[in-house]
Amino acid sequence: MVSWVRGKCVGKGSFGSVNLAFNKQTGAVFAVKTASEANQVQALDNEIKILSSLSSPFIVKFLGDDVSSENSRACRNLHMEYLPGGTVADLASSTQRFADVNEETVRSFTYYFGSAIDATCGEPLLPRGSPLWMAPEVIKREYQGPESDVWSLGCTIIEMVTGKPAWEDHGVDSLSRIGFSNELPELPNFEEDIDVMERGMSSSFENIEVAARNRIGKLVAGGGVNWETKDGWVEVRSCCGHRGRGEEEELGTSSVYYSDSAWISEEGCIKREVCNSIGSELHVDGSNRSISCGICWCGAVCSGRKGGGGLGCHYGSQKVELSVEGCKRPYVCHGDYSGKQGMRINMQLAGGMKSNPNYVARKFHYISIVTSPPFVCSHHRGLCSRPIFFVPQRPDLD
Ligand SMILES: Nc1ncnc2c1ncn2[C@@H]1O[C@H](COP(=O)(O)OP(=O)(O)OP(=O)(O)O)[C@@H](O)[C@H]1O
Repeated sequence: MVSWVRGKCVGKGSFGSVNLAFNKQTGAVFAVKTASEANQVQALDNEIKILSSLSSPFIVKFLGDDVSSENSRACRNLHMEYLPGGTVADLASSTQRFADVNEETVRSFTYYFGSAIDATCGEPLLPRGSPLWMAPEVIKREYQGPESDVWSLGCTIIEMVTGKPAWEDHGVDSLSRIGFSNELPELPNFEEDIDVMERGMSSSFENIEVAARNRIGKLVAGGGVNWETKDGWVEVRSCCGHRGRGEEEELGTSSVYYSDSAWISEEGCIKREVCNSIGSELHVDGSNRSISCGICWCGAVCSGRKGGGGLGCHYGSQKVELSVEGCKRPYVCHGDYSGKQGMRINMQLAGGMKSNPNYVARKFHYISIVTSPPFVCSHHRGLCSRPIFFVPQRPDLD
């Protein structure tokens, strides 16, 4: 039997939680899904049965299962391949709809889902699933067939495009809505997105890179960024201060946030874990056209443009500028999107920065966010009317 150690929790599902795990003999990392309540154990047993019978490059690999005793509880464990890239839902919720999760991305994920569903054909499964993704006939316990999978796939596609589940979770009410009314999930308004794209927004990385390069060139030649407000920009957050980690301080009209893990990797991107930790601190959500977070949005860039030369930004209807001030050469990435809304992100690195941000890891001094019009910040559950600053610290990188 594999001897292993449980690591940090990486997610929770409707039954059980998922942790990182380390094989004590080999040091290999894997994911372990654990359940301890009786009904959850039954569901996990079923998942173990199904997963162990499948072999497909499109389905997470089954590595084994066992029972452990933890804190005087018996835990049922499913060992599986660890997938560090996050879920599609993470991708969708950390990006502007139809910008990073664009049609091409949606299409390719849909292809993978289809291939995965294909691999599960053969043995008829008991009617089951995650409730909000279940087809009406499955909820009514009438029937579960390939058509029901198509419904669930449709819900997943809506979620990919909008970043939100197709149905809001109101417990039993949602189930009766899905199963017993004729209501359909709201379909994303693709026309509007296409319209926005046609008005000068391009989702191609090439265009973004060219725009960013031009912008940087201008800034270098021009000796700095002009952050003075123009064109109806509204500064919703400003000011700065210092405090302990994880604390929030009200400084007059300002909020200051601290975190210990925001830093630029060698690739010039902000790492995904960082995005997550920061994302929980500041989750900016501009009336559904949002950028998840001043930093979080870079996570998507990382995954799309690994090593792609810096802090790219490509957000659909948002104008995004990212500037590193207080360094010899301010680094600005301009998303080149001029939609209805605008956003400006101003990042300052402590202690300056080399001209090429790609090879040096530095801590951020602060990040301020300026938008036009102001966007909604779910951290405060309301419109951001006050300035926000991050002061992420990572002393070991200094
Ligand atoms: N193999 C894995 N590698 C990395 N993270 C994982 C892995 N499996 C699950 N996770 C993380 O754990 C979360 C919970 O996974 P889990 O399979 O328990 O539930 P789910 O499929 O997301 O939801 P539900 O149980 O409602 O169907 C996922 O959303 C994901 O973030």
